[in-house]
Amino acid sequence: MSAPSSTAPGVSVPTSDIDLFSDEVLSVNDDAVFAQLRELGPVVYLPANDSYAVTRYEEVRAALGDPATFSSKSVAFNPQMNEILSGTSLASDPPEHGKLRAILTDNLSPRALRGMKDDINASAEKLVSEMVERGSFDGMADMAVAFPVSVVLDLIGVQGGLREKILPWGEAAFNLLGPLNERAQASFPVAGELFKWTHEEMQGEDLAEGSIGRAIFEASERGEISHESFGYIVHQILAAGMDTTITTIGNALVLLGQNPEQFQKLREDLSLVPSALAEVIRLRTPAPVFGRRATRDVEVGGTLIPAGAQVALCYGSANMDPRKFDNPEVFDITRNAVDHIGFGYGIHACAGQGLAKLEIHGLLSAWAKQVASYRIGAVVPRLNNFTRPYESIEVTDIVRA
Ligand code: HEM
Repeated sequence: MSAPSSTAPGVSVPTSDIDLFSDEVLSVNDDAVFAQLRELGPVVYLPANDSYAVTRYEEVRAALGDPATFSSKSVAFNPQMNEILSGTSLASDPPEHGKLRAILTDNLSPRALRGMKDDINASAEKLVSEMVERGSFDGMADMAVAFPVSVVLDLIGVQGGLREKILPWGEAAFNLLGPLNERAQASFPVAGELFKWTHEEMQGEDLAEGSIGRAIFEASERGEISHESFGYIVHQILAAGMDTTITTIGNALVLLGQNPEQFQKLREDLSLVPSALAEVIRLRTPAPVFGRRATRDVEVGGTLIPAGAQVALCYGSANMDPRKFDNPEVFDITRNAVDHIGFGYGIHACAGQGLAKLEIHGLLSAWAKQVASYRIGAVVPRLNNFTRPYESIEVTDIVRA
């Protein structure tokens, strides 16, 4: 780690040689890296990423509340991807952002999703009961991936065929939000397939009657939204919604398995399910860093970020900031960390969090009802530029409730 340096007369900014997207950083699913950055200062310059990392809770949240200064046109850490994403709510600023987001939220609102709740809960119960019957399974392939893939395919109304594609597509979409390292370069062709499918190959008429995908297609047929928007919405559900949810389910299984006393608390009081999910997302933030560009010189926590600079908002670090959360490294499902920023905050706060919660609440409830205890064996990380998933999780010794 290097000594503090200076970017503007009289204003010093600490620097660090940490590369947020290196194998070394991505393979440690703990807070050590962010703790170092937080202690250096609320803003740390990272030459390896040519970015100003914002590390502490208050400062990250304040930046998210000021989209005029922190533009999302640089949400990714490479210009090509920012260009590709320019028609999405994720990578746009007001006033375009409001219009693009409204189309999405109409279709992902609690009202729009209400009809899916019973089916999602029934699928969760069924999947959990199959896993209990087996006695051991791979927590990633058999649960964390299998469950959201089937829910999202039903949501969009895709009938058969795509199951194997969805994981690599979602993974590639998140790799490409990072800088153009090898992981991102290798992901271009795979992400291109997803874009081709959503924008050229997917036929609205083929989507199941009554699905949200079909409803969005019909809105495009009536001219309420453009055909291009239809493609983008499905694209965002598949790209933004998969690896994040998959990562979170894996993290929930591991944290509850490694903290049996917390799992017992959950079993005794299922009303803790939402608080348990918030705690999992706080402690193991699934997508810990998002980009922004400073539109003007701005002082953050006493440090100048110059106009035009790439900014790295570290949600994963903010969620572990001891200035905000007492004993942040402790997994406590009763903490009710509703003000974590693992879903972001402000105008870009996750548009799919209603769906994510529906899925994961259903799964955690089913798991806590049907399982008395279980063990976590080997966990193998899967490296992604933007998400922190596992490749596999050994779940063993399941005792039926
Ligand atoms: C546990 C699961 C999830 C997590 C942790 C998560 C996290 C996030 C975060 C942190 C942001 C803010 C990005 C920013 O500040 O630039 C975001 C935005 C977004 N998410 Fe999620 N997400 C999850 C699931 C989903 C799902 C299931 C969907 C879709 C069905 C989805 C769709 C979106 C979209 C469209 C945006 C962009 C919103 C905007 O810019 O207005 N997400 N998500």
